[in-house]
Amino acid sequence: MQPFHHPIQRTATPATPESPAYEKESHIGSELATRQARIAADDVVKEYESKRNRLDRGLESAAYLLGHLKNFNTQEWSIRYPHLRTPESDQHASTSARPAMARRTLTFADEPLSETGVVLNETPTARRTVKRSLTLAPSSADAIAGSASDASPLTTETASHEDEDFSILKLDLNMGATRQAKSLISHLEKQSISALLDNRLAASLDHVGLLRKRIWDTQSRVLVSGDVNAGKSTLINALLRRVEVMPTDQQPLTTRFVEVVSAKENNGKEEIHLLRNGVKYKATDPSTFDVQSLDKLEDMVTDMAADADSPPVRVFLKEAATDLANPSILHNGVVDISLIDAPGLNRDSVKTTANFARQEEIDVVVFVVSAANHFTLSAKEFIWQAGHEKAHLFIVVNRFDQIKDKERCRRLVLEQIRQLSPKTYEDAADLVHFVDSAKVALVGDDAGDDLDDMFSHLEHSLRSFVLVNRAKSKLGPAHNYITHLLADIELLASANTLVATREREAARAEVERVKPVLEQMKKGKDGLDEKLVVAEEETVERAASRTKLGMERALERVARGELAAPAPGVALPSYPGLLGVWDYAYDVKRALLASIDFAISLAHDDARQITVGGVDRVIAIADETLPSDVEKSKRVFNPNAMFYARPARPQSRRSSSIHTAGLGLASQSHLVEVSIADIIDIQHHLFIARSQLPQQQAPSSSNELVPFSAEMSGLGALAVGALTLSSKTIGLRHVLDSAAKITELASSRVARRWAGPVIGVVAAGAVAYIIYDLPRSIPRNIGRHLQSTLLISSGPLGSDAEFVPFPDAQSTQVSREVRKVMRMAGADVRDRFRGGYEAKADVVRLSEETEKRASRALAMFADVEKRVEDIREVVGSKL
Ligand SMILES: Nc1nc2c(ncn2[C@@H]2O[C@H](COP(=O)(O)OP(=O)(O)OP(=O)(O)O)[C@@H](O)[C@H]2O)c(=O)[nH]1
Repeated sequence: MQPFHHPIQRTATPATPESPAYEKESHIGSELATRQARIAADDVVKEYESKRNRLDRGLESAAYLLGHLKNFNTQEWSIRYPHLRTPESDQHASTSARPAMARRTLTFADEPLSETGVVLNETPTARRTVKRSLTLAPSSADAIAGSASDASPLTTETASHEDEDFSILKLDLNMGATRQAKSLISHLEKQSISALLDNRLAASLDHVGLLRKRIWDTQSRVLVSGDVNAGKSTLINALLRRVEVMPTDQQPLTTRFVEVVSAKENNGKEEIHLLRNGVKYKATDPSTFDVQSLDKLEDMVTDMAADADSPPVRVFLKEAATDLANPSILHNGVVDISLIDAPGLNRDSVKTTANFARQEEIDVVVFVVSAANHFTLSAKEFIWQAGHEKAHLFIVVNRFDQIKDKERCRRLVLEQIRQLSPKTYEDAADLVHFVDSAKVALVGDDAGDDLDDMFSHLEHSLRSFVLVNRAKSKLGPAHNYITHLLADIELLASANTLVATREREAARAEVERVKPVLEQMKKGKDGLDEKLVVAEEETVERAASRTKLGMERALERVARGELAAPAPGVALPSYPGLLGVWDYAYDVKRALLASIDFAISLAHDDARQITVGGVDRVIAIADETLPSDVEKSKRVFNPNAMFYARPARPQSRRSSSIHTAGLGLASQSHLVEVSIADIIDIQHHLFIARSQLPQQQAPSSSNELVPFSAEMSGLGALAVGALTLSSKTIGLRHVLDSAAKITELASSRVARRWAGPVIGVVAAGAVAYIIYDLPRSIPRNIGRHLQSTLLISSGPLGSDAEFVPFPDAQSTQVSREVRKVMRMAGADVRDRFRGGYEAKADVVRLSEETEKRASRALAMFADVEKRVEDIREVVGSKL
């Protein structure tokens, strides 16, 4: 970039002392040239203002954008921090092949092992700016969520090559770029990275504010340096149009830095501020300086005790009245210039002055050289040292009036400049001025329109140069910053757009996958309930009815004097004879009770089997209704745990109830006790007799009260067995028929005579038969008693509780137990169904939220990209 934009005078090749155009370009004695220079300077001012205003608008928009991003990052979406790397395979390939479309490997700081192949597009825009964006590389479009596979950047040394990615928003994550440090990144979570980014955005926001202030800062500092006695002070006086305000002399004079500032900055008061070493000067804080009156200026400037390292002096001076044609050098509407008179260069001061000149705040270095002496060694050294930062110098060749052979002098000086500062030489027409400062200085504010053309040209050039340099020193960094910031934001937006797209797609796929299942489950819910209820009812009903039937049959067998069920180790005892009849009855009773207990346990086994079937049915219902990914049941049905009798409380009266788990009848004393009726059941025989009589009169009535009528008629026969003289069952009717015949017989005299002995024989026969039949009748008696006890009274002894027949009690207990299991199995399925449903509903809800958030992020990042483009258009690609 040219340091000084001069639309009229710009030539393709720099003017040299030898060139014919030189006279014209150097503006010596040309009024036209002076006017042109003035116009050019005005253009520079306008251009400067326009650039500054555009930059300010750009910075303002960037600040809004940063604020927006920052809020979005903390409140809506954790912005991911991308790393771009040139794939290893492309590192050696020709980069110039397709510079606008470069393949990169994209990773994120919180997920460094997951790589995505992308293409970094650099698209030129209408305003000749370049828009950066990322798209998925075609070949890896579907390999977004990569794996920590072979080409991991953390596993190979060569792959650790970092590409250009961020400059302003760079997070200090991989300090030193060592692999160890890099591996630390992987430990950082998304949230931590996002928080780091938040800090970075906040810092950038602050910096943008600072830059905005800086570009509006009108203060500009011009250092006037040069050899001893070159005429620096005289030049400053001339620029201020003040006669001898800065002390001048033929002998070396200025011993310290003196900054000349417009008195307007000190409320119009002319005075001196003597700065203090080591204290930061603040014009508004009197404690940071000492005040001296202006008449002390000469003493201070020429103080022999001071040198270039002494604290500087600030002098507030009023400028001579200026007009529009020759605006004040200190105030020209755009910048406020302060002129710094430096001590003359010598071996001691050259280094300090060069350092001073290199300061960032020094916008322009005016180097004053005496036309008579040209560049001394100190001058050369100064230019060489200061030239590192200030490539362009403003050179004033003073005392030109004293030179006779002006051409030769000019030629020699320019030649020296060419060697010392080539950049300055390139713009010699604007940057090198041959003048007579003393003349202007001596005339002071009377100069007016008669001002020396050369000096006028110098002034305009200096003003323009200050502005151009300000553009570089103040606008340049701001422009540079915003350009890089926009590129960073663009990269962030672009990479996060990829992430958001990926998340949105994944969320959509998830919703599409889960929502139909959820709907299906919703529809199937009532059906499931119904099926479970039916399964439970049917299972319970089946188990209960089978138990009841089983128990009834068991009791029927017992009533026949048989074991209720073939219990292992339980058998009816063998008859020990008449003397042991009591013990026999006792043992029979115990055996029958034990067999009932066993029958109960068989019924329980049966109920277990039925329950297993029921539970299987519930499992089948679950399998057909619940989606396959619903959590499997953690419950395992253990049929053996059914009918588990909890240890009864010893004092509990219910413990003696035959309700109690249906077990232990054989150990219940009231049941085991043997009564005489168990041995000879006279009552039963009479009952049979009574029940048979009406049957004789009403043969159609049933014998419901006594089940198993065939057996009962047998029992009846036993009672009157003696009458029939036969052990064969003949039926009660026949017995009574026989009795009638006997009665008829007895009515006759013959019969009466025979009756006594016959009855005696019959009675003896009956007794003999009863005794003979005891081994068979005792089990039947006992069984019958047990049956009737259990059928009629199965309630707890001595309690007023309900009396439930034993089979019903057993069936109730079984149904209760089966229902418990079935309820549990059903509840388990319902729980799993509910859990699965809720989990699916959660997945759908979260996925929908993710989708919405990703959509919002996509809209946001699209907006960010658009705004970046807009800002870029405002500030331009170049300053
Ligand atoms: N004829 C003529 N004399 C000049 C010109 N510029 C400066 N002088 C004289 O040169 C002498 C030195 O000028 P100063 O302005 O004091 O020089 P300086 O560079 O400030 O000197 P130090 O502060 O000592 O470094 C003074 O007597 C000036 O009048 C000029 O352009 N033409």
